Amino acid sequence: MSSPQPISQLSKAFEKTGLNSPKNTVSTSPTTSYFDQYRPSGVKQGKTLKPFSAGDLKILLLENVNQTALDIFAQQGYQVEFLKTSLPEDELIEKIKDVHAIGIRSKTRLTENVLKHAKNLVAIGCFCIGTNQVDLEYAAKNGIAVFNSPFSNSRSVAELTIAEIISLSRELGDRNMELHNGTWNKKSARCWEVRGKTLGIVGYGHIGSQLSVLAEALGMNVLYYDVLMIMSLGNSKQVSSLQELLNNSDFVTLHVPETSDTKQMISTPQLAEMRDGAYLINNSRGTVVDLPALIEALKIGKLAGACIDVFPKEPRANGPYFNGDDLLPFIDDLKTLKNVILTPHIGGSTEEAQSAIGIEVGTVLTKYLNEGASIGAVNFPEVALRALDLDQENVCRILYIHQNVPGVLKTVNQILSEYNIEKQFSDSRGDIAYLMADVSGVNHDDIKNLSAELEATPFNVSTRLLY
Ligand SMILES: NC(=O)C1=CN([C@@H]2O[C@H](COP(=O)(O)OP(=O)(O)OC[C@H]3O[C@@H](n4cnc5c(N)ncnc54)[C@H](O)[C@@H]3O)[C@@H](O)[C@H]2O)C=CC1
Ligand SMILES: O=C(O)CCC(=O)C(=O)O
Repeated sequence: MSSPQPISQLSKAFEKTGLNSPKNTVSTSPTTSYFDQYRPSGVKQGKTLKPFSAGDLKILLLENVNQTALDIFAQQGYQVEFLKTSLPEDELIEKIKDVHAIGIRSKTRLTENVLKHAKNLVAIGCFCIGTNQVDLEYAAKNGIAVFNSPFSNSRSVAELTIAEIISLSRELGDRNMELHNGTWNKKSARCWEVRGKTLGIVGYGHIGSQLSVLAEALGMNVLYYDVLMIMSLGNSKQVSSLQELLNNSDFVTLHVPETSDTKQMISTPQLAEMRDGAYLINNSRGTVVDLPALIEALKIGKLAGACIDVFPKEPRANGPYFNGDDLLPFIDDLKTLKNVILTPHIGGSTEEAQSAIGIEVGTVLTKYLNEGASIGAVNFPEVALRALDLDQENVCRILYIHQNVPGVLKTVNQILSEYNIEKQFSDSRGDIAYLMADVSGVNHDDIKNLSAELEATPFNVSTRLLY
């Protein structure tokens, strides 16, 4: 046998393959080149728009948002405050008062109580998939657009889930822990191959469907349950009820959003429907599983193991947690159980995912702040006009967020009728509508008047003029 390669050479090999270099990594769609194509060049070279000159814009970034987003905001000249953790409510209220945009991940709760203090806030960027941490309706009603990254970390979650399926099946967590603690325990009883076993996926969206393909490549049979009829990939089969999925799966994995319907969707009755000796994986949201019921099912041996990445409450920052900590409820019980793998909400935590999310959400926030384009907003009408050219003089862009009631366009177009409307587009979503219009032939006084007149309309939620 040849002698082992020195570590220094191994790390060089890693650099070459690009494994530790975010720039060279293979990313999920949309790719880095996609972003390079669409990213701030258009924004940067466009006309500088006010009343926010870029340097006046304040952005608060919490929860260690990726450097790629910081780079985008720095390129724009925005004032950025960056914190690695989320904030307790009172500190958040203080900080949110004068920022124009905030970037968060899954832990920062932007409730009505917090948002009502955010007098200058026009946009929220969730640097993740889930948006359940934001009061989306309150935000929309107050003219605050919310953006997320709908699929940049899906692959990372799917890959982690595959690792967990095999780990549960081989009791990998326990064997690892035993050896770390000085015990050699070579055993094969109740350890299985995953080939030929059935994986039940609850929620066949971006993550669930990606996982389906990976699981089939391992030789697993895949069933899935979703509230929507979704085209099956490969040989997977959609079942018509959650019960059917639970009755027929060796592994059940959850990939649904947090909604009132998914709250505690796996509790005692559902656990009872699972096969004896089956496994449960929750990488979705902590509220989806009734943890005391799961603990009971594991204790009595109904289930042979579980992986939990998400908890009903989670600590704000990395570091030690206390036994019986409120922020990790039921952790003391979970820790004592066999074949239970606990992870600190890392489903989407890879270099590739975080870098792609930073670029994606950083770009859409910049587009919205600088140009008013709301494409990708999750709570808000999606409207865009092409950027104003640098050589266009005396042009003003109107961003008018208003109540979705009859008569608004008549009133607005009466106000605009003295000017040449170069282009105009509007759309509505629920109670809120958003109109973008570029008008030409306006001077400084016209702009002031337009702003005052639009703000004075009874339908006005928020008016921004960019010029
Ligand atoms: N652990 C982690 O770090 C991460 C967790 N997540 C969580 O995973 C969730 C799913 O992510 P994606 O697949 O991207 O979302 P998605 O929106 O693409 O798919 C969710 C699917 O669940 C289905 N669904 C909704 N309610 C349902 C119900 N009551 N019963 C059955 N199906 C239902 C939807 O129709 C949809 O097909 C996110 O909402 C987020 O909460 C996402 C990324 C990372
Ligand atoms: O990485 C994070 O902070 C949150 C990941 C997540 O749960 C999501 O994207 O919804």
